[in-house]
Amino acid sequence: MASGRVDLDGNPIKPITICMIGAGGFIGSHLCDKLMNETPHKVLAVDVYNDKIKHLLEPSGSGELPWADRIQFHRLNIKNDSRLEGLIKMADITINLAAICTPADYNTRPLDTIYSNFIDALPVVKYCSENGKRLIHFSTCEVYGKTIGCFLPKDSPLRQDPAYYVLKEDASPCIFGSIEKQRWSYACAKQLVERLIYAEGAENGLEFTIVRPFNWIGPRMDFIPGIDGPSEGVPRVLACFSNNLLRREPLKLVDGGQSQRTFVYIKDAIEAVLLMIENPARANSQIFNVGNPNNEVTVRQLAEMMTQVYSKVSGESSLETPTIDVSSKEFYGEGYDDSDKRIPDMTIINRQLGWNPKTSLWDLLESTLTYQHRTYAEAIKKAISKPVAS
Ligand SMILES: NC(=O)c1ccc[n+]([C@@H]2O[C@H](COP(=O)([O-])OP(=O)(O)OC[C@H]3O[C@@H](n4cnc5c(N)ncnc54)[C@H](O)[C@@H]3O)[C@@H](O)[C@H]2O)c1
Ligand SMILES: O=c1ccn([C@@H]2O[C@H](COP(=O)(O)OP(=O)(O)O[C@H]3OC[C@@H](O)[C@H](O)[C@H]3O)[C@@H](O)[C@H]2O)c(=O)[nH]1
Repeated sequence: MASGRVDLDGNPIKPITICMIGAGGFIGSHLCDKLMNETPHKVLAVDVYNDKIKHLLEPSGSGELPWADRIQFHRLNIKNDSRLEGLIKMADITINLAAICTPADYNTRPLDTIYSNFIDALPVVKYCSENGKRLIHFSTCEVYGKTIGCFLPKDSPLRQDPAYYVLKEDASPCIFGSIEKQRWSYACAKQLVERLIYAEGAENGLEFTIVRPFNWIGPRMDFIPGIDGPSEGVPRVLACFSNNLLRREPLKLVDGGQSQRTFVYIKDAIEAVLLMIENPARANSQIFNVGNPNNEVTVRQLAEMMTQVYSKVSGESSLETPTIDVSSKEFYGEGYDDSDKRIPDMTIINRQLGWNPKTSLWDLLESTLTYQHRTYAEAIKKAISKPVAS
């Protein structure tokens, strides 16, 4: 397994210790799986929750898990815990995933969003810089905001020109809406942390990599309202649509579902992160788009495809009216705005790490919805059949 592993330049990979902040979330749980199953590295897993990595921490039967001495869970809130610096010092590299990152929060809890994505990231950057530790920081594709193309007249032929919509790390501008469009509180906070990290690199020699995920999706993403999350909660689109399908409700298309996204399978994306961890000379001082430009759909097309795939994996027929339109104000409240289109340019990650995504949208939805059905269908049936308390 671990022995004989080499990096992209043919050098042997030495086992390292990773301080992973936000390890209990969607991306963190898949990264922990990969590191435990396929590498010799140690993980100091930091989070306030650990439900999504329980299978790595506690054996389900008798006997020890094979990686028991390579993963430790530290339940702490990085907002206010003095143990953080010690953990960063103990590790060779820190990966920061912690964030509020669900759009329903950006306009309704803008202060929490800004504090989580900007203020809470500051000590992590500072401790890495002061202690000479490498940092992989998770930013977002939302730092690009809207495309230049969306400001062109609707019938302009330039809208078809990739120069007006493909998002490039070292060339595209960051275009956000006005301040009262509080949707952009998240993107703006993330952008400022990127600038801070970049400046720490330039002025103080911080070794950093910034990751801009483009809609990574797969099992364990967010929560299903009323089952493993609050009934009134609004998760990201994969979980919203999964919840609708599981409950046999129409999928809600915000403002007609015209926005476009590219979706990448979490397992493909995690391979890119592992390449960054194990190839510091190629990944340091880089900002990487990580997405799948071949998997572009409108949200409406995503809804249609998920409906078809869910019918196949569950054996249930689709509803006669599978989708309904809803205004963004009704769905998200005042201050919502949207990214129109998100196609990542892949030149830099290709050149530095030789990484390419592999999984088609259909295939990734098939494995993800199989998981959603297996994990939640029974619990939803029970919840629906329970009489509502008066
Ligand atoms: N999933 C995507 O497609 C995507 C896209 C763009 C950016 N990102 C970024 O990637 C990172 C991880 O995203 P995710 O999808 O895994 O989200 P997630 O919400 O599943 O995971 C974030 C984790 O951080 C933890 N956390 C938050 N605040 C904390 C605190 N103060 N102290 C300790 N732990 C804390 C949460 O408990 C959670 O487990 C985030 O920074 C997000 O902005 C993700
Ligand atoms: O039920 C729903 C949920 C969402 N949507 C729409 O689906 C699209 C995608 O919504 P998501 O909830 O996945 O979130 P977005 O892609 O807008 O943002 C995400 O992008 C990258 C990360 O930084 C974050 O994880 C998040 O901000 C949006 O246009 C949204 O309006 C629906 O039409 N119906």
